[in-house]
Amino acid sequence: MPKLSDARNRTRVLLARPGVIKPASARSLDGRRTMAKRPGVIVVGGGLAGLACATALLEARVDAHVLEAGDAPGGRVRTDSYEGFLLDRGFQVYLTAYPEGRRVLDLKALSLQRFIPGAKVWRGGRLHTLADPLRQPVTAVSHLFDAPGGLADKLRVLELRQLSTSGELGDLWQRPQQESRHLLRDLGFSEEMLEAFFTPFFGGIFLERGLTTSSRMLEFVFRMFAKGHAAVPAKGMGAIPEQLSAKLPSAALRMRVRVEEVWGHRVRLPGGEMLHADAVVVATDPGTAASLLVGMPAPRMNRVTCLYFAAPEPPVEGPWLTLNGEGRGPVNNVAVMSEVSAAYAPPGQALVSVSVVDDAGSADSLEARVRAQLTEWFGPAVSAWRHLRTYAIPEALPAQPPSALVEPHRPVRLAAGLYVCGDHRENASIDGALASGRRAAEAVLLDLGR
Ligand SMILES: Cc1cc2nc3c(=O)[nH]c(=O)nc-3n(C[C@H](O)[C@H](O)[C@H](O)COP(=O)(O)OP(=O)(O)OC[C@H]3O[C@@H](n4cnc5c(N)ncnc54)[C@H](O)[C@@H]3O)c2cc1C
Repeated sequence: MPKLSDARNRTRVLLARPGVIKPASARSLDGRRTMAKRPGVIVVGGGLAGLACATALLEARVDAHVLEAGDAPGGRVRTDSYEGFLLDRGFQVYLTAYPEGRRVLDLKALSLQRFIPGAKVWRGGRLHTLADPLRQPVTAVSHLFDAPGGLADKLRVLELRQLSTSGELGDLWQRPQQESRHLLRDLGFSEEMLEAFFTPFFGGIFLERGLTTSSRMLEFVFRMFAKGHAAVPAKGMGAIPEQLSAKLPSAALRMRVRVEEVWGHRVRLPGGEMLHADAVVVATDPGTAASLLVGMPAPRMNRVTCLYFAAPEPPVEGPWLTLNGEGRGPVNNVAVMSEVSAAYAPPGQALVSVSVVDDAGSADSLEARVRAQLTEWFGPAVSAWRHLRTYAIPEALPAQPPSALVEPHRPVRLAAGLYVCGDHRENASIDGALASGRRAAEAVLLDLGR
């Protein structure tokens, strides 16, 4: 079997005229004739990027076939049904202002259930309410001097909102960038506001609590919160990939197929089966993309652990995000998912989702440490909570320090006939994954002369 680097060299030789796809031969890598099918375009990976790519190709009447290693599409966005509860594989939210989501998803059909704008913050032995002053003026004013950060910090939030919502979205990705913590300090936010709000809030989104993620990402996310809502589909985040995959004919989606090698227009499956295509789009997670494609960097990945508990009563009433504003203990944020959408829990029970980011403690004792911390917040009722499942996700999100976003929309066309998409090509979000898939489809269509 030739090495992949040899394969890439051969691929370049095959590409006689840049920009024009030469038909792949119907021979296998070892030169023998195979029963290879020619499915048009092969998309490796059925996460949001791969599904967005395949649906865009099909809309342009180009045959696309998705090969997915898992037992269902969705990749990092999936929901498990467990004892009548809906467990997203890690706490995630959809931001209704996502521009690509608005283009490709039927948001109405997802029946999005919103969180309240703002947050509850645990600090100094009690829960404070931090309301969005523009969306919830009454709550915001009534809690003005109660919430962490003084009046000056509240005014700076308005300044940050003004900064992140001004101008075109495309311009935002070209702005000077620095680590988010430096932008927040330059804007004059107090250390109290950083510790009590920004660290747990953006820590739960970027999945790192140092706020070292690019300020472009912070401005993008803040803009999305300012222009829309955080929400989940009524029946769980998995409804998003389900909606996209339902657009594909069933024969276009093959599950439990792990592609082992990509060789120009061909892919090798376990057992040596070869598939030939006019084009191949690698839409895997970033680490797998780096192993399949020569020269593709493997970004550092941020991790998160999500614990689910069944509670007889919701510890917080209403669709609030609750943040750890004290900077100690394993818990970063808590959400009572059944308060956001009733379908997340069976009648009479509440589903509590707890996210742990950057935890230095032992994984074995995590549940006990989480319970101890939440007992401080919510009292002895926590002892009656039943642990349902823990999802430890070591490769949840590509890290996005400023260096990663120097080029905000990274190339998706590697050569004529070979493309790549995924959140690592755009920004680490549902919207970034969807946009990268659409861009890859556009590049394929251009090369195919469509
Ligand atoms: C816990 C968590 C919380 C998050 N929170 C948010 C949030 O609140 N808001 C937000 O916008 N984003 C969030 N994200 C990020 C968002 O989910 C991802 O950016 C996005 O889903 C990535 O999609 P993708 O298609 O690029 O990659 P993936 O979802 O990783 O899809 C890649 C697919 O390729 C398949 N695959 C891998 N190798 C092979 C192979 N060899 N052959 C065939 N198939 C293969 C995988 O099985 C997978 O299905 C979160 C992510 C996680 C994990």
